[in-house]
This record gives sequence, C-alpha cells and structure tokens, in this order.
Amino acid sequence: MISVSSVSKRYGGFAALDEVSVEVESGSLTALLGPSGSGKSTLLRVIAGLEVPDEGTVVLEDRDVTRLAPQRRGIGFVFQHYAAFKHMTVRDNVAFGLKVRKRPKAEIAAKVDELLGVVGLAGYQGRHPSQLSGGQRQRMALARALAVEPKVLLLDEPFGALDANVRAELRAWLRRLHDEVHVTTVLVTHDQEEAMELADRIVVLNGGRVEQAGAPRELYDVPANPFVMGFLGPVARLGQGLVRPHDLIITAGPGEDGIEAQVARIVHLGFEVRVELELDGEGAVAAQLTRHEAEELELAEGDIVYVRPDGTAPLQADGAPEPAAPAPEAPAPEAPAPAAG
Ligand SMILES: Nc1ncnc2c1ncn2[C@@H]1O[C@H](COP(=O)(O)OP(=O)(O)OP(=O)(O)O)[C@@H](O)[C@H]1O
Repeated sequence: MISVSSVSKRYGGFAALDEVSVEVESGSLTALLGPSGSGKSTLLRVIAGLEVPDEGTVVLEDRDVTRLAPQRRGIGFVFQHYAAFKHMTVRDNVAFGLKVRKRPKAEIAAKVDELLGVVGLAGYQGRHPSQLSGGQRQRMALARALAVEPKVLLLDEPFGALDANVRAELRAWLRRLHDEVHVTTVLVTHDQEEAMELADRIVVLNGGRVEQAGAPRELYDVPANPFVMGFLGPVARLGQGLVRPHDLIITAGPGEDGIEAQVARIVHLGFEVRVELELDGEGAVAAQLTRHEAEELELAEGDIVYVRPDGTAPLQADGAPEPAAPAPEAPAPEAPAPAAG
C-alpha cells in the first residue's frame, strides 16, 4: 500500500501540491487524473522520490520513505518519452537493471525472455530501439521497469506520445498485463477515458488538490462537485441542475415536471442520437438518446418537446449536494471539456 499524507510541494510561492492525501491499495491500478498543471506529475515524482515534499509523508508498505533515495524505494518508472539506451539491443535494455544488480547470467536470460513474452516482444530481442515502433518501445520500457520486480510501478503518461489507435491498444494490453502481474501501479493521465478504462480507482486532481477519489463508476455517477462531473464526462444543465446527457428524458407531452423545449438539431452518431434543445430563456441543452428512443418519439427539428432528468438527482451547479432553495443566479460552473487525446 502507498500512503501519501498531507503532502505539500511549493515552487517559489506556487503550491504545485497543497495538502494532498492519497491511498493506493496494494495490487491496484490507480490513475491520477486532472488537467494540465494540476500536480499529477509532481505527485508521482514525490512517490518516486524524485521530489522531496515540503510537508507531509510518503509511506510504502509501512515504511516511511519520504526522504529515501529513489533507487532504494523498489519502484519502476516509465515516462512518456522513454529514454532507451539506443546502442543496446532490446534484450540488453530489458536486462539492464538486473545486470546492475549483478544477477546471475542464466537468471537474467530467463527473466528477460519471460518479460519479452509478457509484453509481446518475444521476437524482438536482437533489435535496437530505433527499429521498434513507438508502442513497441513503450512496451519495452515496461518490460525494463518490471524486470527488477518493483513493488510499485509508476507510469507518467506512458502512451501520451502515441497516436489514438495505438494508445487504445496499449491501454487494453496494460490492463491485461496488470491483471496478470498485479504490481501496484500508479498511472498519470489527463485523459478521462484512459483513466476510466484502466483504473480500479481514480484520484481527480485540480490546482494541486484532490477533488475526489473513488472507483471510476462512482466518480462518473456520483461526482462530488461540478468540476469532477465535468472532467469525467459530458454535462447537461437544466436550470441549476447538472445531469449526464443520457440521464435526460424527452417526452412529447409535458407530464408533471417536463420543461418545454424546442428541438434545434438532431445529430445521428450511429447507435446514439444527440438532440440539441433550446430551452425557453434557459439556453441550450443536449440530450443523448438511443436511436430507438429517438425513432419512437419521431423527433424532428423545430418540434416542441418536454425534457426532464430521469430518476437520478441532479448535481447542483453551485456544488450543493441537495436541491437548494431558489438560489441567486449562479455563474456557469467551470466544467472543463473532457481532455481530448
Ligand atoms: N520544477 C518546477 N519548478 C517550478 N514549477 C514547477 C516545477 N515542476 C512543476 N511545476 C509547476 O507545478 C504545477 C504542477 O505541475 P505538474 O507537472 O505536476 O502538473 P501535471 O498535472 O502533471 O501537468 P501536465 O499534465 O501538463 O504534465 C505546474 O503549474 C508546474 O508549472
């Protein structure tokens, strides 16, 4: 287990981390998710020992390592731009840490073979890094980090420099790898889809603080505040209430609490249909329907319909957990667009 308690890290007067506390279960895959500059990399570097916090502690498996050198923490690290030894073969790159530790030759050979199999590079032992694709290089980096059997694997945007298709492939692959080897893993990403798909647990950072930590579905379904809601997925605003666009129900008649709206645009996205609605005096809102639902309603642009949230209670735009009494006009929440690729 990794236990980060009340860690603060300042650069000059600027707090990159402000009393951050995070628990990472042994064997889990935890994602640090947040916008650029939120402190993700700084937190990872504090766990790695590449930065010493101004305040707070880092405990690894019951041992206070706050001031311990990185190489003595039992940690494997993979960065976005992995610095491979260009003059060495794939085999020698992966063997490097074991050679430094003076392990017997036969043991090194067996371990390297095993790992190259695990990361899907079995036939590539003799190649040099320049003869690998970007995705293959990152898999080699993971094999190299895993070779010394770290207690903790730290990944800083390991697929950040790769194109979308390769990223998606490597994500699925990393999840399978983690299910096999169960190394306690902390992954930094600004991509909410990557975090949702990979992680057992997500820690959302913003401005050097933890906004919320929990299972991906918990964060998506029960976000603690508008920031988390906006960062984890699309948000539709009905008055002071924030809901997911797929939690909006459109009906032809007003029903009990339907809000009148005019269909401004219908966008067919394969299985989904996005219905853009103009609310009277309340601006625009987009609902997400299945194709089947949209067909049943026989929606057409210009139609007058009624919209309401389904059973889920909307999050209040001012962050209050319960629907508040008539609130003063609050400014729109700063819900950032989910990060693109
Ligand atoms: N060595 C440093 N000196 C001064 N400021 C720093 C230093 N390292 C980080 N910072 C600042 O601390 C803040 C957090 O940086 P950090 O790299 O942790 O963010 P991040 O969430 O990883 O962002 P990104 O996704 O862009 O990598 C940023 O505002 C950054 O400019």
